[in-house]
Amino acid sequence: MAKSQFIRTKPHVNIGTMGHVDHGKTTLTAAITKVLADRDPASNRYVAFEGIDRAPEEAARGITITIAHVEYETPSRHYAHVDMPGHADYVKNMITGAAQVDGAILVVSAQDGSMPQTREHVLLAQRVGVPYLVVALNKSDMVDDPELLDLVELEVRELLTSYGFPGADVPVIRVSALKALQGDPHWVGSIVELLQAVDDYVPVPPRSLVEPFLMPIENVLSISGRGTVVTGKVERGELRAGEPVEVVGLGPTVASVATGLEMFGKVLESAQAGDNAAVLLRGIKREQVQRGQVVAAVGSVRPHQAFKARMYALTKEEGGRHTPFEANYRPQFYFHTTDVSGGLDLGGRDLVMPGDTLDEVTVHLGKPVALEVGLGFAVREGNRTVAAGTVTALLD
Ligand SMILES: Nc1nc2c(ncn2[C@@H]2O[C@H](COP(=O)(O)OP(=O)(O)OP(=O)(O)O)[C@@H](O)[C@H]2O)c(=O)[nH]1
Ligand SMILES: [Mg+2]
Repeated sequence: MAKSQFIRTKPHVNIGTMGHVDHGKTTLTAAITKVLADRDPASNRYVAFEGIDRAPEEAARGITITIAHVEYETPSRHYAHVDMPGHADYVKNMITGAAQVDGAILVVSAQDGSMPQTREHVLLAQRVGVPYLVVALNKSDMVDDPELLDLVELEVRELLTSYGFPGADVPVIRVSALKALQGDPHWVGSIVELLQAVDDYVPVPPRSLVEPFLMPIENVLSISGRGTVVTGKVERGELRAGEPVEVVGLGPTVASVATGLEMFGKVLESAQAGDNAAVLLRGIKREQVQRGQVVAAVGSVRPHQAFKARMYALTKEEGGRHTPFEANYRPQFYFHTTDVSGGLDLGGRDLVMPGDTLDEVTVHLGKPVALEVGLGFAVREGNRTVAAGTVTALLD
């Protein structure tokens, strides 16, 4: 079956839903696709609740792509939307930028108000640099007293302000995802209003198309009869079908050609910064590439094992350690989309407390990784993110 072309008529923006467990993130995601599919069926497809948490294998139809993303279009934009898991496993991808969003919808139940995880997610948004938040005051159908809604709204605005967001200006929209999903016209209108607020409030970020192409690999798929496909979010630059690329990191650099490009199952003429893309690599075997490598413009980035960095140790409240780091610390370093073990030289200090910022540490990695000055990384222990850092100098 011939695949349709992805026509780039509207700016592309990456957003997600975040918020406390059970406040209605997944229901809201489903409701958004439903409302838009009803209004503009030519550009939108309803994704039911059950379809949103689908397994990667199911999502990987054709040379299609990443997990838990849905796409939709408002009159002015094309969105990729991820129902953001709050768990630590996802947080590391946010720190490295591999799962970076341009804005997020913070879902707060009007019934319960802001809860511990609401605070955690706002803090996280601030730490990993989610630049814009819009609040969906969900389950508003369950609250009859308008003064109570005002109170919850005020509380959320204060929370946002306390974490450095412009709490007074952030749009707070009273919605009911469940009622909208059931077709209640008033609440369908609330979703339209929410989407309008996202369109208006979250700007299209500047996308650098002139910088050399770089896409961290999130998934590798083998498509019978076609070859090996890698998927991920394009961090920068632009790649046209037929252009040569290199797969860099974790082993010898592999040269290839990107013979096919897709986004959401549609053929792309070029993959651009911000896209969630699938890249078909010519002459590459499934075993030759892996998650954590990057697909890059030829000669633009090299693997490195030693570097200097600036590092911030997360506090206990931020999910970090309860106790100090000591000299000869050997944690895991999470770059792009994978963990690599390494040694951390604390730069003469023998103790680092949670909450400390270190201007210069030195890291020696067990395996080479595609590194550049300015790259963000997470430091992990077990499955916990305990620090966030930025590469400041390459040493090899
Ligand atoms: N009354 C009412 N119930 C809602 C609304 N939105 C969601 N719910 C219900 O709230 C429950 C939780 O909704 P989910 O969408 O699963 O919440 P979630 O935030 O995705 O939950 P987790 O993924 O477990 O964190 C479900 O029973 C929904 O039907 C709403 O607007 N009004
Ligand atoms: Mg959910």
